[in-house]
Amino acid sequence: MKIAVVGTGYVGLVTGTCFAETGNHVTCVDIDEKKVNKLQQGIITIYEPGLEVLFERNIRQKRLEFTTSLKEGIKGADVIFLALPTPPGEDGSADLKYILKVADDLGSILEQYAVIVDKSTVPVGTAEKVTQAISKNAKVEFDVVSNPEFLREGVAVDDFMKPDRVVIGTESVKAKKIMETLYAPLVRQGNPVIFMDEKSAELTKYAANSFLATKITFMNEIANLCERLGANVDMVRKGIGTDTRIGKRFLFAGIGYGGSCFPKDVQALAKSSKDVNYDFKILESVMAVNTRQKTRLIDHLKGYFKNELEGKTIAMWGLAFKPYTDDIREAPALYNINALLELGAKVRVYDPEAMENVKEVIGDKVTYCEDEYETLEGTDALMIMTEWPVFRTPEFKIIKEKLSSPLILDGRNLYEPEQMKEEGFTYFSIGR
Ligand SMILES: NC(=O)c1ccc[n+]([C@@H]2O[C@H](COP(=O)([O-])OP(=O)(O)OC[C@H]3O[C@@H](n4cnc5c(N)ncnc54)[C@H](O)[C@@H]3O)[C@@H](O)[C@H]2O)c1
Ligand SMILES: O=c1ccn([C@@H]2O[C@H](COP(=O)(O)OP(=O)(O)O[C@H]3O[C@H](CO)[C@@H](O)[C@H](O)[C@H]3O)[C@@H](O)[C@H]2O)c(=O)[nH]1
Repeated sequence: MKIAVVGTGYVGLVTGTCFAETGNHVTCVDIDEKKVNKLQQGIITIYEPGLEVLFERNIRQKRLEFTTSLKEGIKGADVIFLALPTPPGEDGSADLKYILKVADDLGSILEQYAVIVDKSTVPVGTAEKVTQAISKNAKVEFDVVSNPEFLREGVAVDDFMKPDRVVIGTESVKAKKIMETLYAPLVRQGNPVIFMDEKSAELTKYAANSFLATKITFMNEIANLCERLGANVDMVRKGIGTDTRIGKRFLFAGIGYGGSCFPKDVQALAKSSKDVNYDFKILESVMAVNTRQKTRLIDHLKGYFKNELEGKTIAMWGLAFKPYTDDIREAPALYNINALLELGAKVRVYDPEAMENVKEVIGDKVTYCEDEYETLEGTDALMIMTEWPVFRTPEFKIIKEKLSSPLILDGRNLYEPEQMKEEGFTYFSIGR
């Protein structure tokens, strides 16, 4: 099949590369010339484990191409994916300007029937809006399908190639057949494709993300309660996670959820609810709790230093919103850096993949270090923000030698409190 993917970011590049891997001819389109230039030279633009090998193979085998021209990119395409940004607008709703702009443009350049697929996370009713925008100038038939993406960064290739499920919203028999054929190589591995109407598909994506964000937030509340009651959230997690109705995953307490999806999608669903006069109370609480949770460790830090953080230097391990990605969108680390700088502290940071992205956002406000141990030079405390495996079994002796006070604040519960006590640290984690 011939496929076009419009928007070549995290989702677009993974979608394009994976569909090339299953034998399709894919052209990825992006307006970012620098990005497209790099991709055309075979330089991958995101860090995503396992993607590069597929990316290189499919370019070599001429199934994967890149262009800045929408017209050229969609020429002859059977399916056109829209993997464009849907960032929060000022009122929290998903901003559809990128999607609707491309939809407008598509109308006048479509030369043959194509299935236009909303891959982006978009509010209920968007398929209808996209259809209207294309219809204004379209001279050929087309169908608009909602096919939300559920991949997680860091394991995106696996999630894409072996999805728990594929959700496709369409009432067109023709589009359904084409989508079935396209996803067949993934379905053959035993994964269900669930067909439904467009609106239900659009809402499914927001429901999934909001439910998972709620699950994490619930555990963060339990963790906060554990601290007050003297219980251990790790034990509570094991105790409830073994109930198959609850499930073991997404029960890890920490410093709040971040990333490019949960924060914006919970906010957007809350806004959609308001728009139809529905007061979605849980979502409002989830957002409030998560905001508080992100900087919870700062309270312990302030307590330890009796509110005197002016002139203190803090080492920070991890910047990405989660391990195995260089993505720092809504990363709790950034909120903690800002809080520390506001309190007059200095910050020395290390992350295996995300430092370049942080430099672009906050420049030289913090000191960037070569590795985790270099961050500790001349510091008063260590804060852990991301659970990169490299931070899991460090040389505690070195940490203790380098810190002026043996203080570790662990936002990801990497170490055992008992062991930390034996090693002579004052150790704050979440819910233990
Ligand atoms: N990142 C994820 O893990 C993930 C997972 C599932 C769903 N989503 C959803 O997928 C959508 C895309 O997310 P992302 O993380 O890939 O975004 P991204 O910002 O990484 O990529 C979007 C790309 O679109 C390009 N673009 C903008 N306007 C364009 C235009 N007119 N023509 C061509 N290209 C254009 C940008 O230059 C950028 O490269 C969002 O709706 C997001 O919520 C993201
Ligand atoms: O038990 C857990 C699990 C996750 N998190 C945090 O939750 C956030 C999101 O993590 P994760 O879901 O793994 O990453 P994303 O790549 O943001 O993926 C989510 O958002 C994507 C974009 O919509 C969806 O496609 C995915 O299905 C959905 O999991 C991160 O800050 C994690 O640290 C926790 O605090 N505790």
